[in-house]
Amino acid sequence: MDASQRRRAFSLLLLGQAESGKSTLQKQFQLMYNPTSLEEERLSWRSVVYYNIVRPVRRIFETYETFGDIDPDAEPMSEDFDDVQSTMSATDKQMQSLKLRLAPLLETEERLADRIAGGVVSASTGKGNLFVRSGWQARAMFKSRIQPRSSFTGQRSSLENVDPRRSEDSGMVIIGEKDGLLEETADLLNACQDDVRELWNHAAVRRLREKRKLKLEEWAEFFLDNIIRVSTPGYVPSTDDILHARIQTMGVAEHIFDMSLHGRTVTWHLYDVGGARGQRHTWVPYFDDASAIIFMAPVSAFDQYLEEDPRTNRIDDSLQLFTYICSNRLLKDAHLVLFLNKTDVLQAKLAKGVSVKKYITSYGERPNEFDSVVAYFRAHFTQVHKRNNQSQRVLYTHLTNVVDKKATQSIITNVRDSIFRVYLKSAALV
Ligand SMILES: Nc1nc2c(ncn2[C@@H]2O[C@H](COP(=O)(O)OP(=O)(O)OP(=O)(O)O)[C@@H](O)[C@H]2O)c(=O)[nH]1
Ligand SMILES: [Mg+2]
Repeated sequence: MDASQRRRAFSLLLLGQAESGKSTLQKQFQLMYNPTSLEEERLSWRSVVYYNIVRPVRRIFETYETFGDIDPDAEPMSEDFDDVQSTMSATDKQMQSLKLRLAPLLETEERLADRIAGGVVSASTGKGNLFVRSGWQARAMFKSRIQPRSSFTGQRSSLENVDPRRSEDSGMVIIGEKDGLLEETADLLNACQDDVRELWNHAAVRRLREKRKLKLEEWAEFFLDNIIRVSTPGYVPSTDDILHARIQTMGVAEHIFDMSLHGRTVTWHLYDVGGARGQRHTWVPYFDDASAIIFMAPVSAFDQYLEEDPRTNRIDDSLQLFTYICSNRLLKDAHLVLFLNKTDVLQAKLAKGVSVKKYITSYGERPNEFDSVVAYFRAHFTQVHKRNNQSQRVLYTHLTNVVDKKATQSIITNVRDSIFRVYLKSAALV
């Protein structure tokens, strides 16, 4: 599609920092408005799920190697430093043995990363996040037998500017034959699922998590908690697994959906952008034509810092980014929706006793409870909007958990209706 065509279409931008939930929300749109395309991709998500397990397993070992067992009652080490074995505690030995047993699984990490990202792996990130462009699903599948897609998913990478109907990557699906790497990983996972479980449930690892020396992301916890199901032979990712699977978006991915309402069909172009700081320059060319924006701010992130700048608190970054979006003149006429996302993760953190005040000192003596915390963050975002609202536009705010299918689909319907109410009046949509 050229620029003039894009101008006539309805375009929705999903904006927000990295890990805020944009691609997950895009999957929810896909589930609602183009479920066939998600079905076609289902198997390819196995590689991401496996990567989302192998990588955190490595992180657990790395964290243990840095901090050791933080049990205050841990047995003292021997004074005999000549004998390495005797300086190790019983827990050290268990961890060493687990690492040995899990070594073949850990060795798949790089190959999985390579498979998913097609060689584009961010070298700068400690967590080893994968950056992927749109169309990775087809690359992630076995290459030998391909047949044309029966339906057009309308997905493309706008950075690469390829026509999706002609793109070798996104225009094909792969059927039949087994994928060597994925089969090997599945076998390894099946063979050592007890070891993964032993590691994940180990008292020393639990202590590292409780003392927050080991902070795993929500998706890592989700897949490690579901290790038995995911390691079962013949495993096919569930929709819930796909919604939890994490890969970082690179550039801008366009998804096209037809939506019908009141007998009218409107084509939506949804743009899912990469949210890391190094990706944000790719957003601007899409501002001009944006009809609506969903800005996603993860309210659970009060105790987290940007991976690309460890001094910046994620809530502060979200507020700065929201200020930039609200005050941007190119976006002044766009319908504005705010998702205060990851409310489920916020609930869980507060239930564990993580203190907001410790990370956001201005929170003061307010109660460390969900309603109060959400109201506080919401007020800050509302204030940013009010201060930067020369065009008197309305801000629609939702509290969301975008991995929750039912709740999110109802919010999407609500957002769609509010957008339609405004935009069906304008001739631009016809
Ligand atoms: N529990 C929970 N997990 C969420 C929620 N929203 C997103 N996630 C998870 O958070 C991770 C990151 O979400 P993404 O959708 O990939 O984030 P993104 O904004 O696209 O990130 P970039 O592509 O890096 O800009 C995924 O594993 C999601 O499953 C939520 O509301 N609750
Ligand atoms: Mg993304």
